[in-house]
Amino acid sequence: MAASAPAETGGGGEPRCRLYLVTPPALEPAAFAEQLARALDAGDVAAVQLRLKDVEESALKRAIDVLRPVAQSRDVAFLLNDRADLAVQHGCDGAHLGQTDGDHAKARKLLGPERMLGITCHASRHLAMEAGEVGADYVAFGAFFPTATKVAEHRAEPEILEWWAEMFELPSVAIGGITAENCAPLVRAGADFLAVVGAVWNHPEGPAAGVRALNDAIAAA
Ligand SMILES: Cc1ncc(COP(=O)(O)OP(=O)(O)O)c(N)n1
Ligand SMILES: Cc1nc(C(=O)O)sc1CCOP(=O)(O)O
Ligand SMILES: [Mg+2]
Repeated sequence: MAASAPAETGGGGEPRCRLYLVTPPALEPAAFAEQLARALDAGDVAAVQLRLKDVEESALKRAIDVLRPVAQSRDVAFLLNDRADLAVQHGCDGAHLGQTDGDHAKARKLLGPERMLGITCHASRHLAMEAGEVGADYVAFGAFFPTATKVAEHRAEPEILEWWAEMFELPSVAIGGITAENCAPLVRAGADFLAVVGAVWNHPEGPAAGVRALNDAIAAA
């Protein structure tokens, strides 16, 4: 999902599972830009999603303008949560939309072929197939584990990743409570990306250590 870098491969030449960092729901852009740079410089990251909740649109735009170059200058795709319109207007590489974040077909059209659309599918095969039909660039399943980042009303099992990988080429993203300690079954089940918040931004030794630990766990899975 990187803006231009090729997907890295595992030992067998298969594209391997990669990290997808989602920001904390509240942040101060200038200070967070330093954290983000440290995280991205610590190891392979395919994408960053700016996910701010309960902020004014002006604050969201400022956060995009400060954080987008940090990711894109490193060839890491920068996606915006919830707002396909602002993603287009502010030079993002795509948008991530949930099931209540507006019309997915309209968003697909707005984003055009060059920007990515990711769609939340919870634990539903039906929603994932609908997302594929509407032209999503990835389907996101979750939550796989208990998470402190948000109230997650759906619980997914690794089998849905296995099923998806067997049936479809479209990449899958696993999200929800994922850590270096628990991610191996998701990697082995065929997740193309692991999306994480707490395991990186709340890592006791800092975000760089969080990225390193997750990439080590992916490699060992
Ligand atoms: C990669 C990824 N997967 C799922 C989500 C959740 O999106 P959504 O259901 O719209 O919930 P909010 O993030 O808007 O609270 C996500 N953001 N990213
Ligand atoms: C934003 C989000 N969406 C989820 C879903 O299940 O769709 S779980 C989640 C929170 C992910 O944060 P953490 O890595 O800290 O658990
Ligand atoms: Mg949403």
